[in-house]
Amino acid sequence: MNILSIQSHVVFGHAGNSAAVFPMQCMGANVWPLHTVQFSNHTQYGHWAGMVMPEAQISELTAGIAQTGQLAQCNALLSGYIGSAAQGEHILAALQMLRAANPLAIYHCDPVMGHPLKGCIVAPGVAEFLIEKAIPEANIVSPNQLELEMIVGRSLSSLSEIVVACHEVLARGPQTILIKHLHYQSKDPACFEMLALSNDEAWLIRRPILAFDKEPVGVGDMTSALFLASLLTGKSISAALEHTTAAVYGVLLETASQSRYELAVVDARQEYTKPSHALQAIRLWPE
Ligand SMILES: Nc1ncnc2c1ncn2[C@@H]1O[C@H](COP(=O)(O)OP(=O)(O)O)[C@@H](O)[C@H]1O
Ligand SMILES: Cc1ncc(COP(=O)(O)O)c(C=O)c1O
Ligand SMILES: [Mg+2]
Repeated sequence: MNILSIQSHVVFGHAGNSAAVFPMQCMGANVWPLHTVQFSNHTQYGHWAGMVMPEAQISELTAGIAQTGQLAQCNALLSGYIGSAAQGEHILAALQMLRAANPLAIYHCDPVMGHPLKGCIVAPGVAEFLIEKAIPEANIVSPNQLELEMIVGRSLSSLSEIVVACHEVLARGPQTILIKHLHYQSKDPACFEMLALSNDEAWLIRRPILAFDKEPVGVGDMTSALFLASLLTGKSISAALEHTTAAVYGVLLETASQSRYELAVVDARQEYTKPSHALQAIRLWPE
């Protein structure tokens, strides 16, 4: 299993590739990390040092791998936090090279968008790029509910409205969608919920909400990474959802027990292969 992972890198702490690479490696994936930005720390500290990588690096480095003849071995491209809209075009160029080398390779797009409610800061134009260009090319997409609302252009207040919106996204091209964080009106506030759908099935899963002084960042990046690695190892959508939820919950429990703000990515390493809690997905459809 080889995964080209195009996301942010933070030197200190965990977000983007710094939250995604190690968990995927623990699940047995050879990860090829390609960094869109190199920042001192994630943007929710409000200040950071570092730079957005020159956009052409993305296609140049991918072309370099193609020249070695190894790109054909790559099973998937995972994209996450993008540093500039211009980088988007180079991610699509990298995807074209990958699909030319391996027509079976899949593209998992985690459409990381900035949002005032989340405090995550993303460059202008990135959301438009993701909605108009990246999502139609993707096989798997993993927005949170806010991002789903930005994709379909309206707010969503019930689970049934969210399911309808997910099917609209599937109609644009992707075969699988994971909603990494739900916050519709009638949701049980004691539970964190996620939803996974294809055209044939829909699954909901819950984990208990943990108390944090400040919500850890990078949870979504780790979630997308584990979901992709689970699917690539042959798990069904429901089994991938269950494994991902249990593993991330284990990491969050460890993080909470240490009263840390940054995810306990390394200390909780056993969770990626043998999660300490078993969580079961609920089948929504077919009933
Ligand atoms: N079990 C949990 N208890 C408390 N907070 C959680 C739990 N699971 C996830 N979170 C928090 O929920 C948020 C993840 O949702 P969100 O930020 O909307 O998605 P994403 O990380 O994909 O952008 C993170 O801030 C994370 O710390
Ligand atoms: C550099 C960087 N990468 C990725 C993310 C995405 O993190 P999350 O998984 O919480 O959406 C953030 C959020 O602030 C970030 O600052
Ligand atoms: Mg996110």
